[in-house]
Amino acid sequence: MYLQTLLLRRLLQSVSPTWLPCRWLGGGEMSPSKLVRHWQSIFHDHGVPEPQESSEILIAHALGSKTFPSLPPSVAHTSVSVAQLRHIESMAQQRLKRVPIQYVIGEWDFLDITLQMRPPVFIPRPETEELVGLVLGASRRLQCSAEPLVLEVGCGSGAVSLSLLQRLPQARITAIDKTKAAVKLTEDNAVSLGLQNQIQVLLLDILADPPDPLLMWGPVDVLVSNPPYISTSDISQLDPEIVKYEDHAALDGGPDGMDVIRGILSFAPRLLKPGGDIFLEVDPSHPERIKLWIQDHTDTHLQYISTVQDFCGRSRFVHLRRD
Ligand SMILES: C[S@@+](CC[C@H](N)C(=O)[O-])C[C@H]1O[C@@H](n2cnc3c(N)ncnc32)[C@H](O)[C@@H]1O
Repeated sequence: MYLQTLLLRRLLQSVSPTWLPCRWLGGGEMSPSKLVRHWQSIFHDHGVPEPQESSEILIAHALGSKTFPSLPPSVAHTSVSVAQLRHIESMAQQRLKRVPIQYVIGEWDFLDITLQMRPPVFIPRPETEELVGLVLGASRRLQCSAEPLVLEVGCGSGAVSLSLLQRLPQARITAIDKTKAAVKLTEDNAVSLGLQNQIQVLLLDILADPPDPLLMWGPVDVLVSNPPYISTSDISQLDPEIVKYEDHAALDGGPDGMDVIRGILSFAPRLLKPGGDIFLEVDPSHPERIKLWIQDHTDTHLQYISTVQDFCGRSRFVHLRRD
């Protein structure tokens, strides 16, 4: 027994003795709920945001569940093994360095799909789930076409395109991104979800590359995008999780946040069928700017249909239509 305790102590010390629960170092038992409290308190003391949520998610993940309340009673009331404890310790160390929880556990749910997450590809945000709902509810073209074609500009992990495909099995989507990491992650997520035959993912910079590959399947019924829309001067004020670990190319929309939006609007008439819809997620200051841009560019034949609020009441989504 003495030797076992000594070996266990050595094993744990090789991980990082500072953070480990004292009772474990003495060979005592550690239940999942005690571990949650242990890491919650360390996260709290080190200024990690939402310490309880972080602690619960890490521990649930290490024990094979998505959430702490959904742990089966047989797991919730059993002591954590040494291997599990080491896994939790190593994930918690990353969280203490402010690595986003989604990168730490390597996956995240978006609507009803689970996506692999890999840094530095953008982590999908809850408001983007509303963008998907808007596209599904407001696009006449999606509702009426037998085989609708969709283009997503800036697919990141594939959250928008893949959740649309889940609900629209008859649709085909071209998803583009300017970073290789995003293109690869969207492809991997499409395969994991069995949706790879309905999507083509292209490495393409909408501001720099010729758009011809986007027309391989012909003009599209719907163009959707939540492009980078934060103004360059605001980037440094974002949380450390975002600034240190997420790709700035996914966030930085230039001096007024509109660089990629203007690029999309300029190309849209060539890419859309007549009557085709554009749905954008934008900064609340952008809807008025987009209205002005359209007034100044009548040759684009774009109509401003509506501004839609997000769940916080901010003007977050813009619906446009090509004449
Ligand atoms: C805010 S993220 C959205 C990602 C994904 N749609 C989501 O909701 O999780 C914006 C994405 O646009 C891509 N992007 C930025 N500039 C681009 C450009 N000029 N052409 C194509 N993609 C671009 C970024 O690499 C990033 O993946």
